[in-house]
Amino acid sequence: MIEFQAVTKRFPDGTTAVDELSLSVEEGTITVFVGPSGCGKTTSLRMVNRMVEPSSGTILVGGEDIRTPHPAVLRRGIGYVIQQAGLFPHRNLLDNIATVPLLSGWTRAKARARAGELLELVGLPAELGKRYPAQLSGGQQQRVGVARALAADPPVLLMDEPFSAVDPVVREGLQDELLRLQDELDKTVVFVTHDIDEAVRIGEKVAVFRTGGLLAQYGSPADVLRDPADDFVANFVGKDRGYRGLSFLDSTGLTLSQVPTVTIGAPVEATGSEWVLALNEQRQPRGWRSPGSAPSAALREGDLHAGGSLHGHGSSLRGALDAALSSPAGQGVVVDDTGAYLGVVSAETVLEVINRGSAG
Ligand SMILES: Nc1ncnc2c1ncn2[C@@H]1O[C@H](COP(=O)(O)OP(=O)(O)OP(=O)(O)O)[C@@H](O)[C@H]1O
Repeated sequence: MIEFQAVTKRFPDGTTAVDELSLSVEEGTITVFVGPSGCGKTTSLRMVNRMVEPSSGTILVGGEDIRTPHPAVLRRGIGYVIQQAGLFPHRNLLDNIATVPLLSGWTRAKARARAGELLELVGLPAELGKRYPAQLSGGQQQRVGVARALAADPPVLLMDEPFSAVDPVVREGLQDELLRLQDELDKTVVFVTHDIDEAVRIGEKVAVFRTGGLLAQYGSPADVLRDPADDFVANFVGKDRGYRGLSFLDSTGLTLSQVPTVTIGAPVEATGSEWVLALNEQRQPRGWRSPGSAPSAALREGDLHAGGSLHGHGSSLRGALDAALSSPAGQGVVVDDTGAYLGVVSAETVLEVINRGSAG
């Protein structure tokens, strides 16, 4: 879908920002360009919509050389999202989102109606449409930035560090939202970040760049974590890459064990030497009773030890290991889609599955 053929960018001051980049971005995937600062990710991205002209080499989008159409026409087929959203401060959100449709000749009414739909698509209430960018949080502005880029329904979306300026929790929410949107929209997305965690979380393919604008490795996140091409990539992905690689192994093969359970609000006896898991009426875990707890006429949440993370059955082994390691009882609690208790796993059980090489 997007093809870089031996693309080089040399700036007039002699800096080689991108050096002979050859790479194919597959249609309908999220491909992440990742690497340390100054390694040419942004320059590579901006060459796709001709905000930067290559010094040599060819870029094809949908099989067509990007030099063929007029740059303005090319850019209408390519949504572009940047850090801090880059919204026009004096236009309300609907008008911000409607910018490209209006340029493409849509009527104002049609463009605004589309803008309203897009606000909802990115998870914002349509009533916000009359607000101005400064009246939104950073995370909300980023969502509007995505809506604006999607307005003319371009097949390609370029995203340059779109979530870097928001705090980690909001950032994770935005990443989830992008994955959800992508499920629905199937765009060809190129996403630039310097954060390897973000790259492996959202990328179906990851291109790791090294200083000097060289491509160090191009593959699936699992490949890059498990089998780094060289020391540079191994260092860049970090020492805990083995642990992070667990994100790509599913846990359906884990054998669950059972622990004694009690229900919040019900009378409970003293606990013996075991940890006892407390559930609510919907059988959702609420915490643990420690060994040697006194009897009570009605178990209250305040009497419990907070639980560790919960592991959704069948999701990644990383989540299973995290649940086990963060549990006060040393047993990770596994839940179904409704959050109801299914069983527990110990860290040893997870490690056995890892040692067998697969969970399947
Ligand atoms: N207009 C320019 N003139 C000269 N050099 C430039 C220009 N734009 C970028 N560069 C240089 O090209 C190299 C690559 O820059 P680029 O912005 O593509 O890197 P990056 O990987 O996106 O980095 P960052 O994550 O810091 O944005 C850097 O050395 C940068 O200083």
